[in-house]
Amino acid sequence: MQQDRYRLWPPGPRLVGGVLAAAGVAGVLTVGLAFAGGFLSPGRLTQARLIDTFESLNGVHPGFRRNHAKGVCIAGAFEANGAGTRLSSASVFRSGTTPVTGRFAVAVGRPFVPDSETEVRSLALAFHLPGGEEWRTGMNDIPVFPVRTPAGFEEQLLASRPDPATGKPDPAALKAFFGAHPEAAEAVQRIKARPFSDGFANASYNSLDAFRFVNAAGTSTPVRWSMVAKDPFVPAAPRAAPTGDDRNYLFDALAARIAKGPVRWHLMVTVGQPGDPTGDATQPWPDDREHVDVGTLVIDHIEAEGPGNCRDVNFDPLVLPSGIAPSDDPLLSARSAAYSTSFTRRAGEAKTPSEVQFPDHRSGT
Ligand code: HEM
Repeated sequence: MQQDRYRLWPPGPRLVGGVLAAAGVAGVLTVGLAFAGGFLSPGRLTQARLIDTFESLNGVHPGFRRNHAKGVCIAGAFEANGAGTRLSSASVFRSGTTPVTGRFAVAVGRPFVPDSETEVRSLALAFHLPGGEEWRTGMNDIPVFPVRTPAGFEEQLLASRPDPATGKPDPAALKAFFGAHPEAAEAVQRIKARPFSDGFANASYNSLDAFRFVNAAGTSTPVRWSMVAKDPFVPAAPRAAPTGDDRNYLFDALAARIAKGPVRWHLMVTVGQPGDPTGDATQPWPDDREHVDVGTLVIDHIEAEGPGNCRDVNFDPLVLPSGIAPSDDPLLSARSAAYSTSFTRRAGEAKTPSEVQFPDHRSGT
């Protein structure tokens, strides 16, 4: 029974081919959407320019993602309880189990960064639905995104660039950025105030972008979703500079946790009401919105990035199954386009092993 759940991991040649093909399809869709959004118009910000900006800030690390560069591959399953079917016709929400592969990462563009220098963690997932459908989602452990638009994101990256003289961002550049983007100043306050857990396993991860769930009757509902940790929250302790052995303490702790037994998250869907912003990821929705627990994510396998596993997947947020649709959030098409460019560049480059290496950890073995 357990073995069945892992037929997708490690993926065979068919799955790898499928994943690459899907990435290609996503790329084509992405370009269409990007055109529709004006993202590729001459004189405007392009996905290539955004990825160039990441490279100019972090250096080029061949073979690695241009952001969220340090990560590990995971696998497990999603156990749906059926409660999501009233909102979405996607088969993943029908009572039953869907195989899942994914990736935990830190949101930095340098693949050899010590974990102690990172502040945002991410969980990316691909739900492998029957009939070859997939739902890919990338979530961060912050409550809102700091910027509303791709142009704002580029401005934030440039304003946060460390000054070579001080090693810190230029305060004047930051002040100018936040002056021009009061929504970002407010969002950063929310991000800084969030409870910050001591590891990947007891962190909760949020879609931040809004989407639309469409049910069997054709009713479309604005939603956001979160993976809410079942492991008890333990606040992160302040950390000293890494000594060498503990550069990967977050990833090592995750592997040790999974070796002890499966790690679980509740998939909570937040149901938007008319007037809730769907095109602005800097804005939280009111706390009293309905939260529907639609099932449990169970992760019980972890392995280092390598050929054919999550290393070679593009967790494009617009790879969606029937029953889940994009919202009007301008970040979505920009993400899709930028991830495609990052994926295309890294796919064509020689690979260096990830900093994070450990023996195969599968719970119960
Ligand atoms: C315009 C805004 C954004 C840009 C330009 C951007 C850029 C990137 C890039 C270049 C990557 C690496 C992609 C790859 O090579 O596979 C990435 C990864 C990621 N981003 Fe974004 N991002 C944006 C907004 C967001 C938002 C709003 C979220 C919300 C949760 C997010 C979550 C993630 C996650 C979870 C990953 C890691 C996926 C993985 O593990 O493969 N990003 N981002």
